[in-house]
Amino acid sequence: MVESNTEVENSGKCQICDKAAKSRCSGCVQAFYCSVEHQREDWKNHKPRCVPMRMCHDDKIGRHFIATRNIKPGEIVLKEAPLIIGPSQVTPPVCVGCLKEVREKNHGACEKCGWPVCSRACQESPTHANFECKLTVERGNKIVIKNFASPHPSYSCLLPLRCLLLKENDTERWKKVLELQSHDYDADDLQFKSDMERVVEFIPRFFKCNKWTREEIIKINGISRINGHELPLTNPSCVAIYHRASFFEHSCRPNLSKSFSENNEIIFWAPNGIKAKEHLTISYTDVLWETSNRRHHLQQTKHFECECERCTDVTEYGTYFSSLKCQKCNVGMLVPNSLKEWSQDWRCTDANCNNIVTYEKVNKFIEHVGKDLAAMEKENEGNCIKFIEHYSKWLSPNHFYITDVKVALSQIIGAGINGIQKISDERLKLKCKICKELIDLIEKIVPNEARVIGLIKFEFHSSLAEAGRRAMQVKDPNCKAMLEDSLRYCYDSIRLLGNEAKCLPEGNICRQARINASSLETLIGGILG
Ligand SMILES: C[S@@+](CC[C@H](N)C(=O)[O-])C[C@H]1O[C@@H](n2cnc3c(N)ncnc32)[C@H](O)[C@@H]1O
Repeated sequence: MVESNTEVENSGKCQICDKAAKSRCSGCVQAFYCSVEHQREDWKNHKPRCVPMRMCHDDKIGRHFIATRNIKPGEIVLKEAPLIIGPSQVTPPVCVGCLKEVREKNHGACEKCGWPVCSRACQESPTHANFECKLTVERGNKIVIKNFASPHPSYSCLLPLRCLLLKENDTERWKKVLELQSHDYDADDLQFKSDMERVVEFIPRFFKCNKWTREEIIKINGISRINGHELPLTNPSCVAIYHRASFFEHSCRPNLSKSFSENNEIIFWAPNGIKAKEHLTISYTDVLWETSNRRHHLQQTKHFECECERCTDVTEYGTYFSSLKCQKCNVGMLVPNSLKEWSQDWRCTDANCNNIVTYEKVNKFIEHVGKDLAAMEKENEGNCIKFIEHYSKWLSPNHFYITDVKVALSQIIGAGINGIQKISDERLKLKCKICKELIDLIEKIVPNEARVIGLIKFEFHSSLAEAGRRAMQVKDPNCKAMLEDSLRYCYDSIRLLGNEAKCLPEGNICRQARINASSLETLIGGILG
């Protein structure tokens, strides 16, 4: 249902008997009932649809969700199974059953159609057997895939093809796919040319069929590009399309966090709670990229110009995440006048400095740093420290390249089994300092980026715990406070990573955090005793 106003109505029709009703479900505030009995009677039917949000429409962003009531911190707003799942458009060959990597040496091919599979169960999995397998058999020749080392062009068509095949396989799901937004192609666009060749022209030619019109294939290809979510549960990652999850709008400072369950469900939840009537937002891009990178990525992949609150604040909440230091006064930061003037001259923020630098110069420097970083081995602690020391002369202290390297450092200092116990006091202090700075910064820019904040809080907790243990050994009276601090960060990382699938590194860290929390509780209890 699409509605054009954002106000919650005061009355409606009872879900059971259609009579005028004023009471409604307190969860979603959308389903009306004339009596408690009718609400009880409807609960089984209503439960899967009950969400604390309603869909609204806006000329600029299209359909989007608004909170119908206050959402509590940690509350799950939506958990949904995919409509369809398939390989990424650019991927080396993967098993078409489980979508996991296959290697040249150990791969098998489906006996019926030739697509790579890793087991009989995968060959018989319904998402393969009822989809591309059937169509390849109808074509009359098996597919032959020999190159397993690099992206394979035939895979580009699989996700749109699986969507198209829903038309005959599952009309309910097909209708839901058709409700999703596609996009208009620009004929000069490189993406358009590649999609034409690899999907729109490839499907009827390769499968020797005319089940779908050209417009239909273009539309479905657009739908899979605009609405596909990268699923990190396989290596390489695959893509899933969901129904209701497709209507969340984007913000570079979203109020929802995204997680995935083991069985590919998408979970949107509110780490910090949300007030009634607020727009519910997610991020379609990497929120730890700088403004021009994020906006370019959104333009290229989702075809819109982001003008969210974060993009319009050129200081990014006073963090200067995309800024350079002014080399003239060494006090202020260089920023553009406004988002609209991003590609014009950048000025110093210090009122006493009149320094102006052309965007061309700014951009050239940023590109140079980016190339340097891309060529650097980020797993090497020394390299990271040298990078920060060197580029801190020009980049703002919170610049996203500095932040990127600090995130790497927060993970590598003291990594490995018992690694944290072997590092010097000095390196332990450095790890604590980096973690604390990162937490403060990321919570300011993207307070709902639960995955990254949760991982850094885990690292901080383990450093504080080690510092506490060292303090205990020398009978430092501060040791208890350090361990209690560590436990608080440990609880926080459990809260932030608690929705992550157990098979993901984040899920594993959450499991470890639970074990650590229990050991810390015992240790602190021992000190108290
Ligand atoms: C996954 S869809 C979201 C649902 C879509 N609004 C609809 O009506 O189906 C993504 C598309 O929504 C629009 N959109 C989402 N967030 C936006 C934003 N912050 N600003 C402008 N357009 C946005 C863009 O057209 C984008 O390509």
